[in-house]
Amino acid sequence: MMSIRRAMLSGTDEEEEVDQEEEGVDLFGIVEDDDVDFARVHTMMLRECRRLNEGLPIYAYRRKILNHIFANQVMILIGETGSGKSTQLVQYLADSGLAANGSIVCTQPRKIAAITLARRVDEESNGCYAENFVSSCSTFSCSRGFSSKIIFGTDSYLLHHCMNDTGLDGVSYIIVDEAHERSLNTDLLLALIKKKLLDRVDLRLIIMSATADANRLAEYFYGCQTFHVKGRNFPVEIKYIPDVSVDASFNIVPNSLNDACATASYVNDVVRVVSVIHKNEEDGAILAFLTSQLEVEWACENFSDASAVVLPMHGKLSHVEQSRVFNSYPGKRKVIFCTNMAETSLTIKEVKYVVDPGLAKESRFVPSSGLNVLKVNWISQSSANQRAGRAGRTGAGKCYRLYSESHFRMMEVHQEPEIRKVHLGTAVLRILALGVRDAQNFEFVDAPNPEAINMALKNLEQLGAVKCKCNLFELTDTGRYLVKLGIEPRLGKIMLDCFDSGLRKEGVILAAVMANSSSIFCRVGTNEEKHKADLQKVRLCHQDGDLFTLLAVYKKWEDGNGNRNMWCWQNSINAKTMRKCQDTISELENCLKHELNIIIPSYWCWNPEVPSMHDKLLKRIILSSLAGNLAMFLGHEKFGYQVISTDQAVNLHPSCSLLNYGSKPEWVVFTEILSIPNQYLVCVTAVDHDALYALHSMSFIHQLEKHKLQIKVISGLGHNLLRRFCGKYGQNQHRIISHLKEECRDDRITVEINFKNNEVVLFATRQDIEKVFCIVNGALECEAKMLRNECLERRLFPGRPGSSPLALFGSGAEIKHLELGKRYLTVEVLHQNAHDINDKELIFLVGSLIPGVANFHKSAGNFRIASDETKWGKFTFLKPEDAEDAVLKLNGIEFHGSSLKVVPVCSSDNRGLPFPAVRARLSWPCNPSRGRAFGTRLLRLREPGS
Ligand SMILES: Nc1ncnc2c1ncn2[C@@H]1O[C@H](COP(=O)(O)OP(=O)(O)OP(=O)(O)O)[C@@H](O)[C@H]1O
Repeated sequence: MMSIRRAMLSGTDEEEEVDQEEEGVDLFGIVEDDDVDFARVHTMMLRECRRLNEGLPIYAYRRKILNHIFANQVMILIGETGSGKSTQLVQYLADSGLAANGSIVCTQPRKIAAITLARRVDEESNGCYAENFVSSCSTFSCSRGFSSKIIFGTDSYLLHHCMNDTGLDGVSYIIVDEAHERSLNTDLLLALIKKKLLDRVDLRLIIMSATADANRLAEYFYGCQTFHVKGRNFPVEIKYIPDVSVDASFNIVPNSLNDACATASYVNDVVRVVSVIHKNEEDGAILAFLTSQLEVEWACENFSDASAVVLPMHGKLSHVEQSRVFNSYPGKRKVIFCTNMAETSLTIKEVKYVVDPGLAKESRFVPSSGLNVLKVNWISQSSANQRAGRAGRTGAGKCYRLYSESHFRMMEVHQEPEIRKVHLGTAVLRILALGVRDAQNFEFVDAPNPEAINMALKNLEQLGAVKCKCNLFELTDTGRYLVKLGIEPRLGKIMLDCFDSGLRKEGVILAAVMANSSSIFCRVGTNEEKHKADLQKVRLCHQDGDLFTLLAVYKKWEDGNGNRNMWCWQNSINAKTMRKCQDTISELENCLKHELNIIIPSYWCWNPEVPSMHDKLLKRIILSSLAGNLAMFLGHEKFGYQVISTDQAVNLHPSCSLLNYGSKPEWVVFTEILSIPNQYLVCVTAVDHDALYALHSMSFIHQLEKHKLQIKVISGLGHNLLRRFCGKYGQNQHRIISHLKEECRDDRITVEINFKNNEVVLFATRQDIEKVFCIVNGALECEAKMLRNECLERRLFPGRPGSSPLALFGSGAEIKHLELGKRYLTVEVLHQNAHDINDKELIFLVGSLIPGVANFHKSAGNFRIASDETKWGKFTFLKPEDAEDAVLKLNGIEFHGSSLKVVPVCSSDNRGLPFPAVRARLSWPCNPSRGRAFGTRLLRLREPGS
């Protein structure tokens, strides 16, 4: 038997290494007196030959790795992408017999990776092990034991298992792969295993990655050793193209895509680069990274070439659809547009070219707001290297980075742990379920912000999932159910509440559409196509908001007896997302059946077409699940809604169903705040008042309503008065608004002028509205008075100044004063800071000293002409005596730090009257005993004397 082992070892790179010192662990745990299965030994030898041929870098380190893990409980294994960590190590452990007493569980961040790795290992070791030796497990099936020797599962799978079987019975090796992603599940798992290692000295942990922060992890595991596997199989050439649009080699593709995808130019750039690679580079598949499902679908639709097969790859596809990227398409180049779900673990055989725009969309929890915000962000160097690592797995490859090398160097080295980015509700629930009552002090690899943990606990308390006793938290029954469901607490709570109200089917569907809400409606393509999609959506919108709309859409899709895809196409609905919802629903149904013994019926209770008490019930349920995301309409479109938890004012997203009904419910709940970069409430549902009162006390609601803006309308105002109130370019209006804001210390106060309805609309809180009304009304009355008194000074005939009488016309062209002499009616006011002084104060000053002000006119101010700098403007008076008085009284008066200068102005206006004829009444003194004589004549205005 030893000879077989020697034969298998001979010819490997390790031949020389088989010395006394190194030998340690047996590479092949074949016991000499076993009944030897020679067929199996033969396949093992063949596999060994293949290993030798392939020469994966990890092969040369096999014995050292095994010896190391035999002697140490924890090991960190860092090796280049494609060096063989995921596929080989499990086999080495199984071959050596080190894991004889239990299973080897290798966790992956995603299901597709777990499934493909299990398949690959099964293929490689075909015939070497017993049947069912290698398997993969998915996320939701958590209560089964470990029936295979090598198990690939998601980290969430193992976490669920840990919760049911805290002793991790039946497991002897745990490999946490792709640890650089530092997903929440990975971190929780690591924390849990760390505790387990103390109780189970036989348990071994290997943490693997190509790009993880090994120091951080080593520090967490009591300074454990890091093992480096050097070298890679095939080189990957990195090309930096910081500006695709100016790079000559990429300008050969017409930039016709720009209009269609104006919002995200990088999508356009990625498609262009893919086109150029396809045209110029030799055979090999192309893997191009984008940030969302919609972008991937847009790219797939916009890249067309008969010699290529274009495939999408994103998390919303079913497993079968995702698997298409692994198929071969002879004679055609495979072009895959993917999200960052294809960034790690995957080996897609033919991929030779990778296109990386350096961006990824991520949901980030903002502790100050308590909300998750979706944003496109720069990736880390670690992610960029993982992306590059998808090329060069079965041959040399190239990675096109659509950013500069210096930019790459400026990127964060490692990914930020998910625990620092997302809402912690799920994490906290899981920690509590693990029996840790003091969640704030849980030993995370990177402890999250304590404020965020408190926020999560508060949220869970609001959902009724946890209760606090002496500062320690524990799960309620709802909480325990939520843990079993393993989905976001809010979604789980919606389901549970729906079940309690007899709306079982509606609950599951609501949770599924809520989880996929962002991509159910398609709104892509040209502006015309987007407009068409908007019109189609109107017919589907429900008056109570987006979640009702989504529920109704799913019902219509499910009811549709004909072609569902055609229905989706006709209604701009994303057929793939609908199928994904269906998958989620069957997964949830499965889980409910196994975990909570709940069977979901096939019939609906709710009908979107027939209003019923179910609408009210659903609204109440949605409110109780999203109670932390409550918002109140502020009373004005401009300010939208006030988010109660943060006080920030945010508008409804333009896609919101409520907008199609022109309704702005006083209270709403939303699922998320989208930041693009303006902030919008997304997936909004109306809230009923009685449901709100059931959740919050009356006094709390009233307190909040004090912040709401009230509306008061001042109507029946003339057009001219409104124009004066508004002022040139709205200057007067702006001035009064800033005055009101200052006076009431509320930045939201506003005043709108509605010329169509002849009204002024005031917006202020209940507390301030009367004050605002008084100030605005006062200003209007002042303007009205000025308007009534307003006079226009004109010469009766065109001609030289002084050669024609000067008339002061009042309203209705009534002549208020006819100046036949040479006296003046207008004065000019000059001041050192003419354009900074308070106009209203000056007008008030002049009005108080000289009663007969007929008009004033503020000069537009031409600051480039020095002489204009001091000119404030002109005042015209009803009588020449008043004008003279103004010169006498105002000249030299101290005003705003400088003295006023007032000079008479002889009207030089030579334009004459703005109308062609005037009716004049002439009266003159006659014989006193015979009274007066009157005559009326229509005068045509001509040159004097004519
Ligand atoms: N499905 C597959 N088809 C063909 N070759 C594969 C497949 N899976 C793995 N390989 C080969 O095995 C090599 C090692 O893959 P493995 O996944 O073990 O590497 P890894 O070090 O874990 O990489 P990563 O860090 O990127 O996950 C690949 O480079 C590739 O040559």
